[in-house]
Amino acid sequence: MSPVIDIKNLSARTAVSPILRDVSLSVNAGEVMALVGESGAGKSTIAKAVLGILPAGIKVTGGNIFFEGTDLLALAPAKLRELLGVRIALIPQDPLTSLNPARRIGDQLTDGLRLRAGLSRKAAFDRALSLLNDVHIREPERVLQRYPHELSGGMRQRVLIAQAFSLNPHVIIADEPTTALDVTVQKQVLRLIRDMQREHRTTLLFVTHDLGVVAQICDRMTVLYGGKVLEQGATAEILQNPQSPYTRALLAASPRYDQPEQSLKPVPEALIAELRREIGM
Ligand SMILES: Nc1ncnc2c1ncn2[C@@H]1O[C@H](COP(=O)(O)OP(=O)(O)OP(=O)(O)O)[C@@H](O)[C@H]1O
Repeated sequence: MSPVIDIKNLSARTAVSPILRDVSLSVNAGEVMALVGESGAGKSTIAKAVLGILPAGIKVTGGNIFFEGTDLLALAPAKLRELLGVRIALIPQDPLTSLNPARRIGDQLTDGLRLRAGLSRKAAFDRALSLLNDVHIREPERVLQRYPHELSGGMRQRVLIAQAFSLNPHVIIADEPTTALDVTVQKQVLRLIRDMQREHRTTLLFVTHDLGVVAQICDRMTVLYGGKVLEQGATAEILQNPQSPYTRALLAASPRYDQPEQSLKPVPEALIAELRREIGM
Protein backbone atom coordinates (compact mmCIF):
# COMPACT_ATOMS: atom_id res chain seq x y z
CA MET A 1 0.00 0.00 0.00
CA SER A 2 1.44 3.37 -0.97
CA PRO A 3 1.26 6.07 1.72
CA VAL A 4 -1.25 8.91 1.48
CA ILE A 5 1.26 11.37 2.91
CA ASP A 6 4.93 10.71 2.27
CA ILE A 7 7.34 13.35 3.54
CA LYS A 8 10.90 12.76 2.35
CA ASN A 9 13.96 14.50 3.76
CA LEU A 10 12.12 17.75 4.44
CA SER A 11 14.33 20.59 5.61
CA ALA A 12 13.29 24.15 6.37
CA ARG A 13 14.94 27.16 7.93
CA THR A 14 14.61 30.79 8.85
CA ALA A 15 17.28 33.31 7.87
CA VAL A 16 19.11 32.49 11.10
CA SER A 17 18.47 28.87 11.97
CA PRO A 18 17.31 25.45 10.72
CA ILE A 19 13.74 24.58 11.75
CA LEU A 20 13.30 21.12 10.15
CA ARG A 21 16.25 18.81 9.64
CA ASP A 22 15.81 16.07 7.08
CA VAL A 23 12.37 14.99 8.30
CA SER A 24 10.93 11.85 6.72
CA LEU A 25 7.62 10.29 7.64
CA SER A 26 4.78 8.55 5.91
CA VAL A 27 1.15 8.04 6.79
CA ASN A 28 -0.86 5.19 5.29
CA ALA A 29 -4.53 5.35 4.32
CA GLY A 30 -6.83 5.37 7.33
CA GLU A 31 -3.98 5.63 9.80
CA VAL A 32 -3.59 8.15 12.63
CA MET A 33 -0.02 9.44 12.88
CA ALA A 34 1.05 11.62 15.81
CA LEU A 35 3.70 14.30 15.56
CA VAL A 36 4.95 14.55 19.12
CA GLY A 37 7.45 16.80 20.82
CA GLU A 38 7.85 19.76 23.10
CA SER A 39 7.23 23.34 22.09
CA GLY A 40 9.55 24.35 19.26
CA ALA A 41 10.11 20.78 18.01
CA GLY A 42 8.79 21.72 14.57
CA LYS A 43 5.43 19.92 14.67
CA SER A 44 3.35 22.85 13.47
CA THR A 45 5.94 23.72 10.85
CA ILE A 46 5.51 20.24 9.33
CA ALA A 47 1.72 20.63 9.40
CA LYS A 48 1.93 24.08 7.80
CA ALA A 49 4.34 22.82 5.15
CA VAL A 50 1.83 20.13 4.14
CA LEU A 51 -0.92 22.74 3.99
CA GLY A 52 1.28 25.17 2.05
CA ILE A 53 0.84 27.87 4.67
CA LEU A 54 4.36 28.31 6.05
CA PRO A 55 4.94 31.79 7.47
CA ALA A 56 6.98 34.13 5.26
CA GLY A 57 10.02 33.80 7.53
CA ILE A 58 10.37 30.03 7.01
CA LYS A 59 11.60 28.54 3.74
CA VAL A 60 11.75 24.91 2.67
CA THR A 61 15.34 24.18 1.70
CA GLY A 62 14.99 20.58 0.59
CA GLY A 63 12.85 17.49 0.36
CA ASN A 64 9.40 16.53 -0.86
CA ILE A 65 5.90 16.25 0.51
CA PHE A 66 4.01 13.68 -1.54
CA PHE A 67 0.24 13.57 -1.22
CA GLU A 68 -1.16 10.54 -3.04
CA GLY A 69 1.94 10.60 -5.20
CA THR A 70 1.90 14.33 -6.06
CA ASP A 71 4.65 16.52 -4.64
CA LEU A 72 2.81 19.37 -2.94
CA LEU A 73 5.97 21.46 -2.87
CA ALA A 74 6.17 21.37 -6.67
CA LEU A 75 2.49 22.15 -7.18
CA ALA A 76 1.32 25.52 -8.56
CA PRO A 77 -0.45 27.56 -5.83
CA ALA A 78 -3.79 27.35 -7.69
CA LYS A 79 -3.55 23.55 -7.85
CA LEU A 80 -2.68 23.37 -4.16
CA ARG A 81 -5.70 25.54 -3.30
CA GLU A 82 -7.89 23.07 -5.22
CA LEU A 83 -6.74 20.30 -2.88
CA LEU A 84 -6.98 22.22 0.38
CA GLY A 85 -10.26 21.83 2.21
CA VAL A 86 -11.36 19.23 -0.33
CA ARG A 87 -8.72 16.49 -0.24
CA ILE A 88 -6.65 17.85 2.66
CA ALA A 89 -8.42 19.58 5.55
CA LEU A 90 -7.40 21.13 8.84
CA ILE A 91 -8.77 21.02 12.37
CA PRO A 92 -7.04 24.05 13.88
CA GLN A 93 -5.84 24.67 17.40
CA ASP A 94 -7.91 27.71 18.26
CA PRO A 95 -11.53 27.47 17.15
CA LEU A 96 -12.33 31.11 17.91
CA THR A 97 -9.70 32.69 15.67
CA SER A 98 -10.40 30.13 12.94
CA LEU A 99 -14.01 31.21 12.51
CA ASN A 100 -15.07 34.55 11.07
CA PRO A 101 -16.62 36.47 13.99
CA ALA A 102 -18.90 38.47 11.70
CA ARG A 103 -20.61 35.56 9.95
CA ARG A 104 -23.19 33.07 11.15
CA ILE A 105 -22.11 29.43 11.65
CA GLY A 106 -24.49 28.26 8.92
CA ASP A 107 -22.99 30.56 6.31
CA GLN A 108 -19.45 29.50 7.22
CA LEU A 109 -20.28 25.81 7.26
CA THR A 110 -22.07 25.94 3.91
CA ASP A 111 -19.40 27.96 2.02
CA GLY A 112 -17.33 24.91 1.10
CA LEU A 113 -20.37 22.78 0.34
CA ARG A 114 -21.70 25.38 -2.09
CA LEU A 115 -18.47 26.65 -3.64
CA ARG A 116 -16.40 23.47 -3.65
CA ALA A 117 -19.02 20.69 -3.79
CA GLY A 118 -21.48 22.68 -5.92
CA LEU A 119 -24.50 22.14 -3.66
CA SER A 120 -27.46 24.52 -3.82
CA ARG A 121 -28.04 26.80 -0.81
CA LYS A 122 -30.86 24.58 0.41
CA ALA A 123 -28.92 21.32 -0.08
CA ALA A 124 -25.86 22.84 1.62
CA PHE A 125 -27.91 23.88 4.68
CA ASP A 126 -29.48 20.41 4.87
CA ARG A 127 -26.02 18.86 4.71
CA ALA A 128 -24.74 21.31 7.35
CA LEU A 129 -27.58 20.25 9.65
CA SER A 130 -26.67 16.61 9.24
CA LEU A 131 -22.98 17.41 9.81
CA LEU A 132 -23.83 19.18 13.09
CA ASN A 133 -25.83 16.12 14.10
CA ASP A 134 -22.79 13.95 13.32
CA VAL A 135 -20.67 16.00 15.73
CA HIS A 136 -23.41 15.72 18.40
CA ILE A 137 -24.49 19.34 18.45
CA ARG A 138 -27.96 19.70 19.95
CA GLU A 139 -30.51 21.98 18.29
CA PRO A 140 -28.46 22.27 15.10
CA GLU A 141 -31.04 24.53 13.40
CA ARG A 142 -30.49 27.16 16.08
CA VAL A 143 -26.71 26.77 16.06
CA LEU A 144 -26.60 27.43 12.30
CA GLN A 145 -28.09 30.88 13.01
CA ARG A 146 -25.55 31.72 15.73
CA TYR A 147 -22.33 33.75 15.52
CA PRO A 148 -19.10 32.10 16.77
CA HIS A 149 -18.93 34.18 20.00
CA GLU A 150 -22.36 32.84 20.99
CA LEU A 151 -21.01 29.28 21.20
CA SER A 152 -18.76 27.65 23.81
CA GLY A 153 -15.19 26.69 22.88
CA GLY A 154 -16.15 23.01 22.69
CA MET A 155 -19.11 23.78 20.40
CA ARG A 156 -16.93 25.91 18.14
CA GLN A 157 -14.41 23.08 17.87
CA ARG A 158 -17.24 20.65 17.00
CA VAL A 159 -18.29 23.03 14.23
CA LEU A 160 -14.73 23.08 12.87
CA ILE A 161 -14.55 19.29 13.05
CA ALA A 162 -17.79 19.13 11.08
CA GLN A 163 -16.32 21.58 8.57
CA ALA A 164 -13.08 19.60 8.25
CA PHE A 165 -15.00 16.39 7.46
CA SER A 166 -17.64 18.12 5.31
CA LEU A 167 -16.07 17.47 1.91
CA ASN A 168 -14.83 13.95 2.77
CA PRO A 169 -11.13 14.82 2.64
CA HIS A 170 -8.60 12.03 2.30
CA VAL A 171 -6.35 13.60 4.93
CA ILE A 172 -7.07 15.75 7.95
CA ILE A 173 -4.36 17.59 9.80
CA ALA A 174 -5.28 18.25 13.41
CA ASP A 175 -2.98 20.82 14.99
CA GLU A 176 -3.28 20.53 18.79
CA PRO A 177 -7.06 20.45 18.33
CA THR A 178 -7.89 20.12 22.03
CA THR A 179 -5.25 22.38 23.59
CA ALA A 180 -7.49 25.47 23.80
CA LEU A 181 -10.29 23.54 25.55
CA ASP A 182 -10.80 22.70 29.20
CA VAL A 183 -10.06 19.17 30.35
CA THR A 184 -13.51 17.55 30.31
CA VAL A 185 -14.30 19.07 26.91
CA GLN A 186 -10.88 17.93 25.63
CA LYS A 187 -11.83 14.31 26.29
CA GLN A 188 -15.16 14.61 24.50
CA VAL A 189 -13.66 16.36 21.49
CA LEU A 190 -10.84 13.83 21.27
CA ARG A 191 -13.35 10.97 21.33
CA LEU A 192 -15.36 12.73 18.63
CA ILE A 193 -12.33 13.14 16.36
CA ARG A 194 -11.45 9.48 16.87
CA ASP A 195 -15.00 8.30 16.12
CA MET A 196 -15.31 10.50 13.03
CA GLN A 197 -11.88 9.39 11.79
CA ARG A 198 -12.81 5.73 12.17
CA GLU A 199 -16.21 6.13 10.58
CA HIS A 200 -14.88 8.02 7.56
CA ARG A 201 -11.57 6.08 7.50
CA THR A 202 -9.79 9.41 7.12
CA THR A 203 -6.02 9.54 7.28
CA LEU A 204 -5.10 11.78 10.19
CA LEU A 205 -1.90 13.64 11.00
CA PHE A 206 -2.27 14.65 14.62
CA VAL A 207 0.02 17.31 16.11
CA THR A 208 0.27 17.17 19.89
CA HIS A 209 2.62 17.53 22.82
CA ASP A 210 0.40 15.25 24.93
CA LEU A 211 1.45 11.59 25.10
CA GLY A 212 -1.87 10.72 26.78
CA VAL A 213 -3.64 11.89 23.63
CA VAL A 214 -1.21 9.91 21.48
CA ALA A 215 -1.86 6.75 23.50
CA GLN A 216 -5.59 7.17 23.05
CA ILE A 217 -5.94 7.79 19.35
CA CYS A 218 -2.74 7.44 17.36
CA ASP A 219 -1.68 4.22 15.60
CA ARG A 220 1.86 5.41 14.98
CA MET A 221 3.95 8.27 16.27
CA THR A 222 6.90 10.40 15.23
CA VAL A 223 8.91 11.97 18.05
CA LEU A 224 10.65 15.24 17.18
CA TYR A 225 13.18 17.45 18.87
CA GLY A 226 14.75 20.53 17.35
CA GLY A 227 13.21 19.80 13.96
CA LYS A 228 14.71 16.30 13.82
CA VAL A 229 12.96 12.94 13.94
CA LEU A 230 14.28 11.01 16.93
CA GLU A 231 12.00 8.00 16.88
CA GLN A 232 9.17 6.65 14.81
CA GLY A 233 6.95 3.61 14.99
CA ALA A 234 3.81 1.98 16.34
CA THR A 235 2.49 3.93 19.33
CA ALA A 236 2.07 0.89 21.58
CA GLU A 237 5.63 -0.27 20.88
CA ILE A 238 7.21 3.13 21.47
CA LEU A 239 5.25 3.81 24.65
CA GLN A 240 6.14 0.38 26.04
CA ASN A 241 9.70 0.25 24.83
CA PRO A 242 11.05 3.65 23.77
CA GLN A 243 14.41 3.41 22.02
CA SER A 244 15.49 7.04 22.16
CA PRO A 245 16.64 8.40 25.56
CA TYR A 246 14.68 11.57 24.73
CA THR A 247 11.43 9.63 24.24
CA ARG A 248 12.07 7.87 27.56
CA ALA A 249 12.56 11.23 29.27
CA LEU A 250 9.48 12.65 27.57
CA LEU A 251 7.45 9.72 28.88
CA ALA A 252 8.80 10.23 32.39
CA ALA A 253 7.87 13.91 32.12
CA SER A 254 4.29 13.21 30.97
CA PRO A 255 1.39 12.72 33.32
CA ARG A 256 -0.07 9.26 32.68
CA TYR A 257 -3.76 9.51 32.07
CA ASP A 258 -4.25 6.27 34.01
CA GLN A 259 -1.99 7.39 36.91
CA PRO A 260 -2.26 11.19 37.16
CA GLU A 261 -1.05 11.22 40.76
CA GLN A 262 2.37 9.77 39.85
CA SER A 263 5.21 12.27 40.28
CA LEU A 264 6.81 13.57 37.08
CA LYS A 265 10.46 13.86 36.18
CA PRO A 266 11.38 16.79 33.97
CA VAL A 267 13.51 15.98 30.91
CA PRO A 268 17.09 16.15 32.31
CA GLU A 269 19.05 19.19 31.17
CA ALA A 270 22.13 17.06 30.48
CA LEU A 271 20.14 14.96 28.03
CA ILE A 272 18.86 18.07 26.25
CA ALA A 273 22.41 19.46 26.08
CA GLU A 274 23.70 16.19 24.57
CA LEU A 275 20.84 16.09 22.09
CA ARG A 276 21.44 19.68 21.01
CA ARG A 277 25.13 18.91 20.49
CA GLU A 278 24.24 15.83 18.41
CA ILE A 279 21.75 17.74 16.27
CA GLY A 280 24.13 20.69 15.96
CA MET A 281 21.83 23.27 17.57
N1 LIG B 1 7.11 32.68 11.71
C1 LIG B 1 8.24 32.19 12.22
N2 LIG B 1 9.41 32.82 12.03
C2 LIG B 1 10.55 32.35 12.55
N3 LIG B 1 10.65 31.24 13.29
C3 LIG B 1 9.52 30.57 13.53
C4 LIG B 1 8.25 31.00 13.02
N4 LIG B 1 7.32 30.12 13.43
C5 LIG B 1 7.95 29.19 14.17
N5 LIG B 1 9.28 29.44 14.23
C6 LIG B 1 10.30 28.65 14.92
O1 LIG B 1 10.28 27.36 14.36
C7 LIG B 1 10.56 26.37 15.37
C8 LIG B 1 9.52 25.31 15.31
O2 LIG B 1 8.28 25.88 15.65
P1 LIG B 1 6.92 25.06 15.57
O3 LIG B 1 5.80 26.01 15.86
O4 LIG B 1 6.88 24.25 14.34
O5 LIG B 1 7.09 24.06 16.80
P2 LIG B 1 6.02 23.17 17.52
O6 LIG B 1 6.67 21.87 17.77
O7 LIG B 1 4.77 23.16 16.74
O8 LIG B 1 5.82 23.93 18.88
P3 LIG B 1 4.49 24.49 19.54
O9 LIG B 1 3.85 23.31 20.17
O10 LIG B 1 5.00 25.48 20.54
O11 LIG B 1 3.70 25.13 18.43
C9 LIG B 1 10.63 27.14 16.68
O12 LIG B 1 11.99 27.33 17.01
C10 LIG B 1 9.96 28.44 16.37
O13 LIG B 1 10.51 29.48 17.18
